Order: sequence, then structure tokens, then C-alpha cells
Amino acid sequence: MTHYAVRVRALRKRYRETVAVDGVDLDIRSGEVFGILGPNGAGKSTTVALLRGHRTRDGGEVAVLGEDPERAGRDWLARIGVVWQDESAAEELTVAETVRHFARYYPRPRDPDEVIALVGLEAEADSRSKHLSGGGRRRLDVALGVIGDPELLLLDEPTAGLDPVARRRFQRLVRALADRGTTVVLTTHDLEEAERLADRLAVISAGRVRAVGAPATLAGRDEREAVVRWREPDGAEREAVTGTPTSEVAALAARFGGEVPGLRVSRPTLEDVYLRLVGQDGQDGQDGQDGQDGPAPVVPGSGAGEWAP
Ligand SMILES: Nc1ncnc2c1ncn2[C@@H]1O[C@H](COP(=O)(O)OP(=O)(O)OP(=O)(O)O)[C@@H](O)[C@H]1O
Repeated sequence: MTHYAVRVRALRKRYRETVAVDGVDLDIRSGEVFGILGPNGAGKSTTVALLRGHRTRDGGEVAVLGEDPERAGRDWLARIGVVWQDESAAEELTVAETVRHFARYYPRPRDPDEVIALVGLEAEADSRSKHLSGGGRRRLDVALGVIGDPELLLLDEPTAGLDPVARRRFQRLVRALADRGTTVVLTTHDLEEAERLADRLAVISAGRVRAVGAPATLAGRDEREAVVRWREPDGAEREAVTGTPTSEVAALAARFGGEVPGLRVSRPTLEDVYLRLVGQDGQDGQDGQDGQDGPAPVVPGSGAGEWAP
């Protein structure tokens, strides 16, 4: 039986005349890394804030770790780590003091020194957080998100502003957390990161889920036609768009009597699929969903005890 850390049905949120979340359904399995992609203003941060009970919804049903975020108590809060988009840790305390301070809020915190090392802030442990670089602050935010050893970690654009080395380190950290059984939900604009990190992705635009699935198969990506490119003996570059690239390559290999010059076979990238889903490639951006379970109603509280501790 699949256990779900998050179940959302028909979620709605409006800010005055702006409809930010317009009927979102999501099923996030316990222990998976789930990425939320979408253009600016799509409703990603609002959705994450609603999962944490940081905002109140206007409609729909939400169960996070089996409870309705708007009614859950302190014990539930302690099971969830959060890194918000514009967070900034206490200014005057050092990194180590800040992490130790936050550790006291949780019943079973991780070791502060271990967490500081996990995010790569050992060298800055005794620096005041106000003296950290932007990327350093982001790492501290992540440290504070994981110090409580959460069952569910919500990350809103966690790698924005991180350099490539810090980004890789963060990605290893997320994988390590997932290996410990932590469910991770992250929003990102970085498609490469989404592809590398996420077990499954949701693409949201204009407050609605456009597709859900594994990065390799999202919106039928793996079934789309492939492009086979090669170079003819006269130097001309050729390409064939085909649903049977293996046969195409075999035919080319037979014709060339061996190696095919400049041979490349490519499938649509995640970016190709994403742009089509959000309607930025000249099409309408409505591609349906795959990988979603049926829209069974969610009874908040009914999932209690369903996820691995
Ligand atoms: N506090 C608020 N008051 C009014 N409107 C808001 C508020 N927060 C968000 N919005 C609006 O709701 C919509 C969804 O915003 P949201 O921040 O959830 O999108 P997002 O997908 O996270 O975008 P980004 O990628 O830019 O962070 C946008 O139109 C935004 O302007």
C-alpha cells in the first residue's frame, strides 16, 4: 500500500482578485523527493505555504502527515522542516549559536555540529550570520530546516543564489535525507536540478497542475518522437524525426557499413516538455496529467500513522 505524506484535493487560494491556487490535486508519497515546477507567479510558494498551514486556504482538502495543517498542533509542526524563499536567520548570533538555538525547539533534534557540516558551514560556524554571503545564509536556512530531523521537508527555491559547488552539495544533502526516509518537497526553477533530484515532478501554471510524473516520463516525454542526426559523406548534416530511432540507426549503420559519422539520437528534454506544458512554446499548455492517482476525497486525519516514522 502506498503511504502518502501529502494529499491535496481541489485546493484553492485567492489573494483579493488574484487566484493563486486554482483547484490543485497532489499525492506526495512518503519518502519521495517531489519537485514543483512552474513559471513565476504559478502558485508554487502559495501551495507550499498552504501545506505548512502558513496561509489559510479558501477551499479544498489538505492532509499533511495525516493532519489538516490549519488544525494541527505543535507536535505536528515539529515533524516538518521548512525553508522559505526569503528567509534570513537571526543576525547577531553566530552560525553555531543559531543552529543550537533552533535545535532546542525540537523534541529530537539532529546534532548541530553534524548539521553545520552537512550544509558546509564548518568554516563559518563562529561567524555572525549577518556576515555570511547570500549563499552562506541560504545554507544556514537549510541547516535550520533540517535541524529538527523532520519527516517532511518543504523547500521553496532552496538553491536560488547558490554557486554550482554549493548546489551540488545541497543536492547530495537532499538525496541523503531521502535515503533516511525524509519526504522532500521542493520548488525550483532549475530544470536540471529537478531532473537530477526529484523522483516525481508536478508542473504548475496559473494555479493548476498541468502534469505529474517522473522526470523521464513526464507528460509522455519518453514516448515522444526522437531526432536522429548524422553527417552524410558529402558533409551535409541530416536529421530524421522518428518514433523508431533504433531501426533508423540500424538502417544508417547498414548503409554506412559501420560507424555513422556524427551520429546523435535525442529525445525531448525536460525543458522541451516543461515549455510546452506551461504554454511558452506557442501551444496551449494543457497537457493533462500522468501518474496521478484518482481524485479520491481526502479526509484530514484519516492518514494518521500511514507514513514511515
Ligand atoms: N501575499 C500576497 N498578496 C497578494 N498576492 C499574492 C501574495 N502572494 C502571492 N501572491 C500572488 O499569487 C500568485 C501566486 O504567487 P506565488 O508566490 O505562489 O507563485 P510562485 O509560483 O511561487 O512564483 P515564483 O516562482 O515567482 O516564486 C501571484 O500572482 C502572486 O503575485
